[in-house]
Order: sequence, then C-alpha cells, then structure tokens
Amino acid sequence: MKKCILKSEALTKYILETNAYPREHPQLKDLREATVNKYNEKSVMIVPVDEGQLISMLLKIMNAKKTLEIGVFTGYSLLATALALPDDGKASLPLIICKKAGVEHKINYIHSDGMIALNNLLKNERQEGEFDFAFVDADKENYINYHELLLKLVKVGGIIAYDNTLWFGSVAPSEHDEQVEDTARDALRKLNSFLASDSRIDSSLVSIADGLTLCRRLHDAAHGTPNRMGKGLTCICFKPKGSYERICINLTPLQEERLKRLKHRMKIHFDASRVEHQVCFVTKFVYNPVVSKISYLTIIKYLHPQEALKALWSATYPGQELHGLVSDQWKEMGWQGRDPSTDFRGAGFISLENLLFFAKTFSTSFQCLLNKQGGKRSAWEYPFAVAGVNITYMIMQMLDLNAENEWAFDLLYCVAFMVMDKQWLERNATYMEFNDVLKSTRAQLEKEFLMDDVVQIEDMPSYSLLC
Ligand SMILES: C[S@@+](CC[C@H](N)C(=O)[O-])C[C@H]1O[C@@H](n2cnc3c(N)ncnc32)[C@H](O)[C@@H]1O
Repeated sequence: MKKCILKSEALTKYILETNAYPREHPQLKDLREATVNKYNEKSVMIVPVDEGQLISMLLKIMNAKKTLEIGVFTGYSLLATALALPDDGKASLPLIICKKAGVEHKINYIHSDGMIALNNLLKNERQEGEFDFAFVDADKENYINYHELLLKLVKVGGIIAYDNTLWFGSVAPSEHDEQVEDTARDALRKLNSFLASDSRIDSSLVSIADGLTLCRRLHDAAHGTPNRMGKGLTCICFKPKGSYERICINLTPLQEERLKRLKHRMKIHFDASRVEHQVCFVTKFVYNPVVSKISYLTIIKYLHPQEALKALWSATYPGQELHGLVSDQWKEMGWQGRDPSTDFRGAGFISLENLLFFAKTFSTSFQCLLNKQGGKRSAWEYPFAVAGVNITYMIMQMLDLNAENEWAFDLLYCVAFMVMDKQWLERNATYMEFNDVLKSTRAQLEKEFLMDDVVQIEDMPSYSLLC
C-alpha cells in the first residue's frame, strides 16, 4: 500500500517533485536515501517529504522550542524537527536512533517505551505543560493513551500531531473493500472519533501523506497559565445594575485571597494514591431567616483523597455501606468504571469537591438528578457522576465570565447541573447528544449572566431550579 491518499500517483509525484524534493534539506535527503537503501519497502515508515516540510513549517510558525516525538525509526521526522527548531530548542524522543547534521545538542534521547517515557516525564521530571509540540508516530493502538498524557505535557496552545490517521485510506472502506482484521486501523478509527468530540482541543485532520491530525490544546483552567486565569478572574464579571457593560474592578485583599485559593483548588490533581492530604473546602449552606439571606460557611479541611471519596459516597448514599474505593458500586452513581479516580483526570480534585458541595448543600436537587427523578426521562440517560466532572470542566473554561467570589464557582456548578438536566429532558436527549446539551447549557448560563438584573449567581433565573 502506498502512503498516499491523493487521486493519482502522478499527483503525488508532481507535489513531491515540484515542491518538496527541491526544498529538502541535504541531510534529510541523505537520511531518506540511506533508509530506502537499508530498509527497502519498510522505508515507507518514515514520514513523506511533504509531510516533514509541513511539520517544519508549523514548528517555525509556532516558534516552537521544546518538542517531543514518539516513534523514531531512522529519525527522518526527528531530524526535520530538529532542523526547524532554533539553536536553543530541544526535541525529546523515546527511542535512540541517529544523530546527524550537527543538531545533537537540540536532541534529548530517551530510549524507552512511549507510555513509560511519557509517564516518567510527567511524574519524575515534572514536565507538565512544558512542550510546544508533540509528534506521535508509533504504535497506533496506544495513540489514545498517549493523548491523555500528552494533553498534560503539551502547553495550552501547543500542538499534538498524530501521524497515519487515515491509515492508507482504510479508515473509510468502500463497500467493495474486503473486510480484513486490522487492529491499527480500528484503533485509529476510534481515535479519530474520539478527537472529533474532545472538547479539550481544536483539531484538524489534514489529508496529507497518510493523514496527519493536528490537535491544539485549548485553555484548561486546571492547568491554565497564570495570565489567563488572572485575566479571567481579575476581570470579575460584576455588572452594575442597568448596564450591559462588564466592568473590571480591582480586587480587594479578601477577593485576592479567594482568588488565590480558587486557583489553588483548580490546580490540584486527583491522586488517590497520594499519602499526604489534599486541601478540601467543605461549604455549609445556612439560611438566615432574620435577613432572609443565604450564607455559606466555609471550612477548609485537609482530606486524604480517599476520605473525600468516602465522604462523597456517604453523602450520595446515606446509610449504604461502601465496599471499597474500587468497587462495582460506583458504577451505579454513573462513574465509567469501578474506580472513580480515573474519571477525575479531566478536571482534578475540584470536581470531587463540587460533587460533595452539591450533595451536601442542595441534597434534594442532588438526589433528584442522581436518581433521575425529574420529568419524563429518556431511555438513554447520561451517567450522573461523569456528567458532574464534565460540568466542572465546562465551568473552569467559563471562569472569565463570572467569578464574583470563590464560592460562586461551587454555586454555579449546582445551577449548571440543574440547567443541564432540564435541557436534557426538554430535548429528550440520548447520551450521544451529551456534548450538545453541555453546549446549550453553557449558552443558557451565559445568556443569564448577561441579563440586566443578574449581578450575582443567586439572581440567575436558573438559580430557582435548586432546592
Ligand atoms: C512509523 S515509525 C516512525 C518513523 C519516523 N517518524 C520517521 O519519520 O522516521 C514507528 C516507530 O515507532 C516505534 N515504536 C513502536 N511502538 C513503540 C512504543 N511503544 N514506544 C516507542 N516507540 C515505538 C517503532 O519501533 C518504529 O521505529
């Protein structure tokens, strides 16, 4: 099979001969020829010249300095990358292969399996958010696993590029094509669908060579840059009555303190294996009949992640014994598997805190949504707990819309959950439509923020959904 999805081989030849070969760096040309001589047909594994040039162009546009490459073979794409990096740039790769062209000082070789290497970069070398670009051209079955780790290693705005995402065109077989087993093709099809609906990235499947999917990591408040977080929260969306303008106000020392705490909360990853305690903010909801006002009594607790999970269980199913932190019982609550900790990956510890806050503060609403008691339910329900993590993540992305105080976040979370469930029912949605429901939930919340008389979360019309 040829690594080309164009209509004709003549067209590929035309592109290569007219544009790509004349601009190929002499060292790349040598490497390509040496690979063909040594590996014959197997040399198809190196990236085609035009794709190498696209990657090189992208790196230069991005002014990339630190890149990561998984799957090296004879190192063609690696050399193309190293040549595109500035002199103080660094390319890391998990397999040793070749060093040429005087670019060794830009290359940090890691001779290891891709997953082990990425885990190590995260855990031991603490390289979170350090890379501008990652190129993945290794075992296709693992792309989806690399994706989770790379989303942490690559900075917000950085690019993750997956090679071979069209797999010789076989990802879209025609009815005449023979049905053959191909685990790589199946894994790539799964990846393509997954990337298409992954809200953490912008993505474009470029039909060059064998298909190259570019994913740009989007803002993620859990790992957001201080700049963005600062901007979003400093520009507190405090609207004076009678004005459609948002105004920026300087923070009081108390607000600064709250902001600091909120930022801290958002950075905490959920790690059930951690031995030390993680900070947990437990908020009590108090109604003061004298002034007809609701106030929040906030207690900062230092909880072991496992204790927090147990607390969530007892708040969700009071009186029901939990058999273990990893147990089939969790599935009933709408976690993806037996171990809820794996679902906290996207939004971190704060997503557990939000669920706890909701369960304890508005227990009637919480139980009603948990048990899918409101309205005429559809046959395909969203999984409650996973939906909760998604809502935390959505609000993190919305933070520059409204964050009047630290607890506005938790309160907004409860309102958002109620709105999401209401829209779910109104649309008679199925789980495949969950992302659409989430989008329209966000639109509804944004609409309410812009209402003239909404100056705090409690003024939002949807706040009345809570009981
Ligand atoms: C298609 S080739 C890469 C070609 C390279 N991009 C180039 O242009 O020269 C795939 C490479 O990935 C390596 N590989 C496969 N599984 C891997 C893994 N789990 N970890 C790291 N590398 C792996 C293979 O040994 C092979 O060298």
